[in-house]
Amino acid sequence: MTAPAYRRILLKLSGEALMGAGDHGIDPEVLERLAGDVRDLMATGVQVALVIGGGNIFRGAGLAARGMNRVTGDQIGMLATVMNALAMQDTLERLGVPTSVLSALPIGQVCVDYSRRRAVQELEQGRAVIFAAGTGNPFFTTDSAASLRAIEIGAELLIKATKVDGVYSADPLTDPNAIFYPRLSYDQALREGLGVMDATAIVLCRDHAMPVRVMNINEPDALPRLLRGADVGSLVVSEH
Ligand SMILES: Nc1ncnc2c1ncn2[C@@H]1O[C@H](COP(=O)(O)OP(=O)(O)O)[C@@H](O)[C@H]1O
Ligand SMILES: O=c1ccn([C@@H]2O[C@H](COP(=O)(O)OP(=O)(O)O)[C@@H](O)[C@H]2O)c(=O)[nH]1
Repeated sequence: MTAPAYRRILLKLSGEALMGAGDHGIDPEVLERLAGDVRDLMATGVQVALVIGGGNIFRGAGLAARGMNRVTGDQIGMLATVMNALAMQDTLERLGVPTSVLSALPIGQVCVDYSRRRAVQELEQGRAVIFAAGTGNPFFTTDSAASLRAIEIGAELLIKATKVDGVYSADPLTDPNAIFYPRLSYDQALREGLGVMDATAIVLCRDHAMPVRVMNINEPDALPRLLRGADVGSLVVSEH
């Protein structure tokens, strides 16, 4: 087996990645496939931390648009990410992968409170670590949480696994003329207002030189190929 190209990575899964063909919630088959991918990656010796979104259940901005106080909406959104994290933990553990959920919001009877020290210890002990409840603050996203945690734990790469093949000149789901960018700089993403990741998340990665790979979670074998060093999806770095 080829040695993995990375020692420690952070994989960000959007909540919608868990929905499968449905329009909300969690598809257990999809969860099992994703958990199987994580197990296979870990078997190659890579330490895997995960951030899972909550958009398959609740988004604060969507609730606020219908009249709810935004902070309350975001708290509901953060709790949705805890639900997804618990579902992933359960699935990983059924596949034999010991997993810890570390939450930015203290919910001690459900999961462990987040600390960087604890996260790094768990990863070094061979556990998968899932960061739940985003950053713990309203007005942020799980993309920002993924950037923040990746930097905190010293990950070598942040992988944003989503439903498109990478970064384009415009949203490929709405613009058929969107051009694929195999490689681009953080500043280009910001300058062109590319909506694949929010600006806060991109700025954090830029300021701490955290490389970001954007890839399609539904492309078979993409994750293992990427971890073996293949050029999968788009790479966002300082210079391109
Ligand atoms: N320039 C772009 N390149 C790639 N994807 C883009 C771009 N602009 C917007 N997107 C959208 O961003 C989404 C990725 O973000 P993600 O967090 O997974 O989804 P969401 O924000 O809907 O939860 C893609 O599914 C795509 O539709
Ligand atoms: O640090 C954070 C992360 C998330 N959220 C809330 O949790 C929801 C779900 O997260 P996100 O939309 O990032 O999930 P994804 O799009 O990845 O499924 C967001 O809409 C926010 O309401 C938040 O308030 N602070």
